[in-house]
Parts: sequence; structure tokens; C-alpha cells
Amino acid sequence: MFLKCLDIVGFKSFADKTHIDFADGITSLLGPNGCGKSNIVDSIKWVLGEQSTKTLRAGRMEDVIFNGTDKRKPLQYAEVALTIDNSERNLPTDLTEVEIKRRVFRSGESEYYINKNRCLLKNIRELFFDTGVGKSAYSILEQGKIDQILSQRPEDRRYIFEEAAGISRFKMECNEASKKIERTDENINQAESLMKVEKRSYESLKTQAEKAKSYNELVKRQLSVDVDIHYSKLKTYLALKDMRSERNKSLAAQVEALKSSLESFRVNIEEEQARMQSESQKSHSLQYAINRNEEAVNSRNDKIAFLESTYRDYINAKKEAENRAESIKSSLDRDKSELERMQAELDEKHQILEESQRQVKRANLMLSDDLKLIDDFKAKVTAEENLISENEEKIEKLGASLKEVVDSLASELDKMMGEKYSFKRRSSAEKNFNDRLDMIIRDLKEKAELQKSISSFSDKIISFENIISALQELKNDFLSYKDTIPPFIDSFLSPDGLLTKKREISEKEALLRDANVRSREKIVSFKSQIASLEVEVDNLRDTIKNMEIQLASVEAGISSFKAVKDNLERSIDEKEISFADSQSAITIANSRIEATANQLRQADSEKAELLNQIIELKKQLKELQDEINERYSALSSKEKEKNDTIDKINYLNNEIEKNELWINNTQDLIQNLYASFYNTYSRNLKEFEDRMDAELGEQVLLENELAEIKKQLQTLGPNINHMAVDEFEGAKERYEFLQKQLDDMYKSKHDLETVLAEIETRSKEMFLNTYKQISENFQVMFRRLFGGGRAEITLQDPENVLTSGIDIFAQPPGKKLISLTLLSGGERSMTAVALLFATYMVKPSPFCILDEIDAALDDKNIGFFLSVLEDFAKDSQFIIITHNKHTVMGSASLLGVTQMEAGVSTTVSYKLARIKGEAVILNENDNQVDFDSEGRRT
Ligand SMILES: Nc1ncnc2c1ncn2[C@@H]1O[C@H](COP(=O)(O)OP(=O)(O)OP(=O)(O)O)[C@@H](O)[C@H]1O
Repeated sequence: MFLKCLDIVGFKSFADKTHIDFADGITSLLGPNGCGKSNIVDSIKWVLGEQSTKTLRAGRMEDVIFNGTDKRKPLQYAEVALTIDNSERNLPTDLTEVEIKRRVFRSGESEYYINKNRCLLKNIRELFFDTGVGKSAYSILEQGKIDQILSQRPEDRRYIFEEAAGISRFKMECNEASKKIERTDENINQAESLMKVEKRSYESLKTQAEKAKSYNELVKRQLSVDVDIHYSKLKTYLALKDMRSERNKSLAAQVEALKSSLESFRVNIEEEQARMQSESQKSHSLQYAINRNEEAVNSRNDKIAFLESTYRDYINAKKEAENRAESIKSSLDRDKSELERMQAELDEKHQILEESQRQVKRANLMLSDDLKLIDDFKAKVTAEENLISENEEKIEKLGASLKEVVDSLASELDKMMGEKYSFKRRSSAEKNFNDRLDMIIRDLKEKAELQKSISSFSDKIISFENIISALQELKNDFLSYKDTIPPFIDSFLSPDGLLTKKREISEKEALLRDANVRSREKIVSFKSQIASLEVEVDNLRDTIKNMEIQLASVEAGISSFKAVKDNLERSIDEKEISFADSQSAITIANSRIEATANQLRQADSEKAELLNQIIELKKQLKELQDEINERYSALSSKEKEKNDTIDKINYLNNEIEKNELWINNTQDLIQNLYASFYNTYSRNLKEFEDRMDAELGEQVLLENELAEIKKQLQTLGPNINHMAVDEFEGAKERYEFLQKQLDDMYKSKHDLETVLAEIETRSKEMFLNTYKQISENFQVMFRRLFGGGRAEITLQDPENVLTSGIDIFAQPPGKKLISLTLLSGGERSMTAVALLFATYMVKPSPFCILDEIDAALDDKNIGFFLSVLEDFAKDSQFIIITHNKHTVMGSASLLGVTQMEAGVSTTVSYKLARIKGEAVILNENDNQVDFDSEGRRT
């Protein structure tokens, strides 16, 4: 088996996803006209890469997409996937199963896949090269193709032979090689015309380049000679410059030496001047010291005079202080005895004051005690009053409770007693009881009287019968009285009873009222105590007031007394201070007298010392001035020497400047050399520094040579193409490149032609070989299909087998050998089938789809056709679209195509069976299918 299954969606009438499994051997595809059988064939062609819309029976490629029905909308894309069993390696790949898929969208975009990998159409075509399968191979044979095979254009039949010969690939390669040769020819032509142009410019540039080259060489030589001339001059300038520089160096060294000696002069002079300055400063300071000492002697004289007058003043001051101290002392003694007396009086006054203060304090304490007591009593009164009002509140509440209890008692009584217990009844019962008791008492009294008399009349017997009966009646009276006392009284009297409550409330109320009475009594007593205390308080306040007045007057007396005393004390203090001052004045005067005497002694000795110093200083000053005079004459001679040296340095510097000028001029000449060189050659002379150390020729000779070169350059003229050398290089490169390219192209063309010739030879061989076999097989197959007759194929142009058309001649049994056009429809089909099978015999295709090629065959020919088909079906897979019942019955399996919904194709499974010896078609439910409704002819 080669074709394994087919999955279609959206392709032509197969709107829904449709999966078709293919079987081995012959499979008949059956169904009514227009149900979509050929669409299955189209889908296989399409997935194998068919690009011709005509072959696909479509106007445009978009027409293969389901374009909708009355009920369905058109789809946007069509997709067909064909799965191929490659276990026999019919396809050039190691995969055992290959799925090729093609998808097209309404936008025109197409996609190809091999085993789900996106690929190009080319890849699919290559997969099927020389397998007999493919868009233009002979694996799919429709009625249209029969016409093509048998058409009047013998060239159109070649593809069958080429496919069988396996030269399709070679043919393609030949085409490609031819195209390549054509392209190479075009390229060669282009390159050759380019070459012509290039050669012209090559030769012209060559001449120009040679001229440019000799020009360049002359210029180079000119440069080299001129470099040497410049360097020769440069060397001279540099030598001159060096000489001047050297001279300047030695002059500068002399200047430096003079400068350093000048410096030492300067240092010596400065040192000498410094020394002289220090010595003159010294002489000044000596003079100054002498002056100062003389001034000091004068000041000592003044000081001594001053000290002597001061000494006298201090003696007088001492005497004054002693007199003052004596008078202060006597006044002080008087004041002190007065103060003692005043102190004793003041102490007494203080004692009186303290006593009065104590009394006031006591009275105040008593007053505060009384006030405290008053406050306590008032607080108690308030407490009792609060108690009373609390109790009254409680009494009020108890009164309300009592009223409630009395009201309840009254209503309870009223309720309990009803009419049974009346006052009247009770009054009468009480009256009866009372009367009865009075009667008994009376009776007993009588009996008692009688008893007394009995003692005298013992014969008389006292009868108690009457008393008993009276008591009996009393008991009855009591019982009837008791009946007037209602029993609920007990419940009233019980601990929870209303009467008990009433009594409790009354008791509480009585207790509260008693308490209030007691509180009121207490309040009265507290208030009387408060009143008496308040009287006492008023008295105490008056007393205190009086005492305080007294106290104030005592205090005032004390303070005025104290003021007098304080004054006295202050006067004593002041006098004591004055006395102390006088004392210290005496002491100070003593010490000052002593100190002044010392100072006088000191001043005298200092004066003597200063006079000695003045003599010594004057001697030193004389010596120093002699030395200064000596130094001054030495310094003058050094100054002269220094000025001489400065004059010499100035002269040398002048010389150096002159030399510098020379050097600068030489430097300018050197720079001019560089500048003139650069101006002439646009190059830096320094580039040729190596010439500096070279042995340069004589300058005159060099200049002659330069003049000669310039003459030669003039001869070459001004028209030099300076780019020519480079341009010539480029042109040469291009020329050589083109030449190489041309050589390559000639070679590649030659190679291609060789390959083409080889392919053609090989193709020719293969074609002829296959052609021969098919030709032989065709004769055999024709006879077999026609049951005799003769047929042959011939090459129209045996010299050019690869392009030659192929003629077919057929002679059905009993007829003459005639051209195909004269054959009947059935004969044409048979002939085409014979050719197809003849080809199969040489190169069987792994599958073959035959679309109604049996349509024109009669039953006899169908028999021949089926017998041949069965033979081939052993090796190949055949799918036949047919309306012929015999073909259907000769198939191994059936596949039905139908349209349950108008315009939408689906597949159905059918199978063949024999019922009562007759071949029938059964559907999936084993129901017999009427072939005529599925097919066309019986
Ligand atoms: N793009 C399309 N969308 C929907 N239907 C299409 C499309 N292209 C073709 N068809 C329908 O497919 C049908 C043709 O199917 P097909 O030629 O396969 O029939 P068939 O079974 O081979 O018929 P017959 O036995 O007559 O040869 C037509 O009815 C046509 O309208």
C-alpha cells in the first residue's frame, strides 16, 4: 500500500473535515453524478503540487476552496493532507510514513508541509521525482488524460515515457544547465564588451603611467638633490650657530663667575655695612646709656629731695594721728557706759513685751478653742438636723406604707367579712356574753352569800347544777361570740400578715419619732452651748484687741528706744573705726617713715653706682667710634671694587647679546631653509634627517645637477596625468579580473556543456531503453486488451530522441492499421489503457487513480480491462472512479461518496457481498444499496 489516508477540509465540495482510509488492491469510488468523487482526485493532485487551475477544473486557485451553499457560508481556506506509507522506500527518504500537506487561503497565500514541517513546493516535487507519482506523472489518469495521450500532438505523449525512463529529473537538470549556459553566455558577452572598453583605457593609461613614472622619478631625484643642497646649507648654518653658541656659553660662564664674585662683594659689603650698622647702633646705645644714666643720676637727686620732704610729712602725720586717737578714746568710753545702761532698760522692756505677747497668744488660743467648739456644735446641730429630716422622710415613707397597709387591711376586711361579720351581730354577741357573765357573777355572789349562811344552816345544800348550766350557756355564748370574730384575723396577725406589718411600721415610725425628739433636744442643748460660747468669744476678742493695742505701744516704745540705742551703737562703731583708723595711721606713718628712710639710703647708693657706670660707658664709646672710623675706610675701597666688576659684566652681556642676534639670524636662515623646502615640495625637510649624517656632495655640483633635472622636467611638459599610475594599477587590476572572470566563464560554460552532453547521452540511453520496453509491452498489452490485433509506437525523429514526438498506431482485431483519430471512443480508451499498462510494466507507479476511464468500454472490454487490472493490482494500489457495476464488483473494496446535505460531500463505507449467488453492495448497516442510485449503469 502506498496511499494510506487522505484528510480533506474545505476543499471544493468537501466543506467538513473528511478522513479517507485507502485499502490495498483495487478500490472503487462510487457515487452519483456531481457528488464529489472527482474532487477527491483533484485534492490528491492538488496536494501533490498541481499548479494548473485547468487541470484542477477551477478558474482560479481560490476556486478550490469550498465556496458555500444555500445554507453554508464559504470557507476561508482549503487544506488537504495525504499520508503515504513509505515502508518500501518508494520515496527517497528513510521515514516509513510521510505526510504531505497543502493549504491555501482566499488571500492566495499557499503553504506546504512535509511531516508538519513547512516547506517549499519544490521540496514536494523533488520527493516524487521519478516515482511515477506527481503532478504530471501517469499515476493519475482521467478521461482528459486519455485524450492527451492519444492527442494529435505526438510531443504531448512524451511525458509518460520520460517519467517511466526516470529522466524527468535529468530533463529538469538539462533545462537548468541550458539556462545556466544561456546565462553564462550572456555574462560572457557582457564581460567581453566590458573587456573591450577596459582594454582601451588600459593601454592609454599605460602610456600616461609611464610618462608619469619618469616624471615621478625626476621629481624624486630633484627632491633628493634638493634635500642634499638644503642639508649642506643647513649643516653650514648649524656649525655657525654652534660656534656662536659656544662663544656665548663661555661669555655667560665669565658673566656668571663675575656675578658670583659680585655677589661675594655684595655679601662682604652688606656684612661690613651690617657690622658698621650694629657698631653704630652699639655706639648709639652706649651714648643712649650714658644719657640715660645721667638722667637717672638727676632723677635720683630729685628723688632724694622728694624723699626727704616726704619723711618730714610722715613725722607730722604720725603726731596728728596720735592726738586724734586719744580724744576719740575718751569719747568712746563715755558712749559705751551709756550703751550698757540703755541695754539694761531695753531688756526690761522686752520682758514686758514678751509677757504681753504670751497673754495675747493664750487669749487667741482660747478664742480659737471656743471657735472650734462653736464649729463642732454647729456641725452637730447640722448632723442632728439632717438626721431629723432623714427620719421625717422615712416617717413620711412609713406613713405612705402604713396607709397602703391600712387600705389593704380595710379592703381585705371588707372583702373577708362580707355580711357575715357585722358590728351589730358582734355587739349583740358581746352584750349577750357580758350579760351572761354578769348574771353568773351575780349568781355566784348569791351562792357565796348563801355559802356563808350555810355554815349556820348546814342542812341547806348548795346546788352547782345551775352554775354548770349557766357556764354551759356561757360557753355557748362564747362560741357564738367567737363566730362573730372572723378567722382571717389570725392571718392578719401572722408574721407576714397585714396587721403584723402595720404594727411593725407603727413601731418603726414611733422609734423614728422618738429619735427626732431626742435630736431636737440635742439641737436645743447644742445651740444654747453655742450661744454661751459666742458670748465668751466676743469677750475674748475684746480682751485680745486691748492687749494688742497695749502691745503695739510697748513695741513702739521699744523700737524708738532701740533707735536711740542703735544710734549710740553706730556712733560707738564709727568712733571705734576712727580710733582704729588713727591707730593704723600711726602704724602706717611709722612704716612709711621707715620705708622712706630706706629709700633715701637706696637712692644715695644708686646715684653713686650710676656715676661709676657713666665713666665706664664713656670709655667704651670712645673705643667703638675709633673702630667704626677704621671700618668705614675699608668699606669704601670694597665698593669701588664692586663697581668695577659691574662694568665688566655689562660689557660681557653686551657681547652675549650681539652673539644671540647672530644665532637668531642663523636660526632664521635655517627656518627659511625648512620653509622654502616645504613651499617647494609640501614636505617637511625633517623627514630626510638621515641625510644629515650622510656624506653630501659638493654644494656647487649638487646645484648643477638640480638645474639639469629641472631642465628635463621642463622637456616632459606640463600635461602629466599624476593619477595615471594609480589609475593604471586600477585598470590593470580590472583588466586582469575581467580576464580571469572571462576565463572562469569559458570554463564553466565548457563544464556545463560537458555535463549537458553527458546528461543528454544518459537520458537518450535511458529513454531509448524504456521506449523500447514500452513499445514491446504495448504490443503485448494491446493484444491482451483487444483479444488480438496489433499496435506500435514510433519515434518521429529518431535522430533527436529527447525531443522527438511519438506516434501511436493501432490495429484492433480484424481491422486495418489506422491512425488513432479513426478509433471509436472505447477503442481509444483501450489503446490508452494498453499504453498505460505497458508503461507500468516498465516502471510501476506505487498507486494509480483512474477516473472513469472505463466509461466507454462495453462489457466484453470491461472484462479484459478488469483481468489486466487485477494482475497489476498485485503490485500497485488502484483507485477507480467508476459507474460501471462490473468494475465495482471486481474491486476489493468500495468507498462511497454522497451529499446528504446539498452541495456538501461526505464519504460512506460500502462493502461487497453475495446474496443468493448475486453480488450486492451493502451499507454500514448491512442494508443492500441500490447500485443504480449510487452508480449510473448496470
Ligand atoms: N469550490 C467548490 N465549492 C463547493 N462545491 C464545489 C466547488 N468546486 C466544485 N464543487 C462542486 O463539486 C461538484 C463536482 O464534483 P465532482 O466533479 O467531483 O463530481 P463527481 O462525483 O466526479 O461527478 P460525475 O460522476 O458526474 O463525474 C459540483 O457539484 C460542483 O458544484
